[in-house]
Amino acid sequence: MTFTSIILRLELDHRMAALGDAIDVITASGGDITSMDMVRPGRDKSVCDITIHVTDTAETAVLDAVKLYPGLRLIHVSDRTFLMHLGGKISIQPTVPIKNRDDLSRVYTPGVARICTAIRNNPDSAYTLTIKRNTVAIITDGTAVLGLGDIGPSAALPVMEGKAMLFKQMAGVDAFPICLDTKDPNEIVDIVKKISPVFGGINLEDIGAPRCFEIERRLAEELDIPVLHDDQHGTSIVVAAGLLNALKVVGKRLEDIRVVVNGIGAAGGSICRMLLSMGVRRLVPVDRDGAIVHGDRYANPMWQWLAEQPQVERKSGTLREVLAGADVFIGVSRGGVLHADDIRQMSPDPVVFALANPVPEIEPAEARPLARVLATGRSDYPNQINNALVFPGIFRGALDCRARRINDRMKLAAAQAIAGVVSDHELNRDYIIPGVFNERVVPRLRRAVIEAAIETGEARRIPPDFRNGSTG
Ligand SMILES: NC(=O)C1=CN([C@@H]2O[C@H](COP(=O)(O)OP(=O)(O)OC[C@H]3O[C@@H](n4cnc5c(N)ncnc54)[C@H](O)[C@@H]3O)[C@@H](O)[C@H]2O)C=CC1
Ligand SMILES: CC(=O)C(=O)O
Ligand SMILES: [Mg+2]
Repeated sequence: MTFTSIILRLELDHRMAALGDAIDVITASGGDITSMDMVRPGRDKSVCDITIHVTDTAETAVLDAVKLYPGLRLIHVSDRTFLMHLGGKISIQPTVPIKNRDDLSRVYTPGVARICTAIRNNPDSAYTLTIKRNTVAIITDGTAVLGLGDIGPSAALPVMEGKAMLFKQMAGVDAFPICLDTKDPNEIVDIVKKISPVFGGINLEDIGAPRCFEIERRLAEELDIPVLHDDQHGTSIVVAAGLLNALKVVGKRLEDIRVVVNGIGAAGGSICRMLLSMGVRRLVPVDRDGAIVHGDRYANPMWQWLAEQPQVERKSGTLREVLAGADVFIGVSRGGVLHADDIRQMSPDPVVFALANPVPEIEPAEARPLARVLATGRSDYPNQINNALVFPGIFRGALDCRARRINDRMKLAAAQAIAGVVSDHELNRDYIIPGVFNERVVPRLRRAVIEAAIETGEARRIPPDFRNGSTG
């Protein structure tokens, strides 16, 4: 059951209905009134807005009751979530005002020509003289949007706008959504390369597997700015951070645990890679047709790579079968595929990360009594594992040191930095991962990413707070 907040715009015909009647009808049918505004008072008829808090199940009952009541006319219903998206959620603001002709001749012609010439003579100066230094392109083709699937580029735009807001609010990064009307990997690579002069980094988002692997690999090879597919690496970094802390809660070691990852798409493939690089020795990747088995052959390149890894078990079976005796379940598949009985078969103190959005693999209320540590992608439960914890800070760090790439060391450093935000005395089963608004996350992540970039030779610039041997 989820709550939503809606605004009913009602016309009251005073011959038949007063405001009190509207209030009675709404509350009697399950709506909790949180505010009222008279929009257009009148002698015979009035128009008012009534904001109500209501469960998704009661919403229809409230609307039906209002529609049936004599003297009430429902003009429209606004969902507050929809209202926040009206007109889009971001805009572009100039950094300096143009106050007079003199300013105009500097920001635009003729003065701007000198800046253009300077960049032509020294292409690197684009980093200091244009928006490139601080701007990231958020690229999607709309083929794997949240858990909604292939909903197309226009429908993907609200997610990308939301990411741009988070980039700016959390880390001061200017990010711009670019939703491409093509699914052809060659065309996507080509377009992104052609628009790359404007950007200091490329954040790929919600591009379906397995195409996302090739697109990311080629862009990372062919561009000299960092390219990160967030559903792969943002997710694997935040999952790794959560797992490091969850294992402290249950008192188990990475080398000893048996981990089942369900859903080997963009997120699941990268999580498996990250787990192996961290030292997990027993891994069972599972997709729709059951476990991916060591030694078997697969057309999907990620599955084939996994089947070649010695840590991947030789055991076939359904999710339910392979989950028996596992210490950790990580779901990045789809809602409702995990059941309470499956968790009962896991080892003592099971760790369950049910991360499918918007509906997790199991209802949190059902899993919580059974799992020692439960995490979901949702903000309405403790332990929200969401890649929103990663992308602002990792790009802040990569942009500030002008990293060529975001390599594996930088990713691992990012995971350790996020885990480290939760101190040992704060750590408990309901607090394994810091919240998205925790102000320590972005600075710690930035620092860790820059240090790792410098150590691994990816940094092309030493930020001022790292100069003279200073690490801050
Ligand atoms: N909480 C978070 O931060 C994040 C959550 N996610 C969620 O994870 C899910 C997957 O996302 P992506 O990897 O980007 O999508 P994807 O489409 O690349 O991969 C999904 C994979 O799940 C598999 N799958 C579907 N039904 C399954 C089932 N019943 N059992 C086992 N596997 C099944 C598909 O075959 C596919 O391989 C989505 O629900 C997404 O919202 C993804 C990224 C971040
Ligand atoms: C959070 C995210 O990136 C997803 O669900 O696709
Ligand atoms: Mg995504």
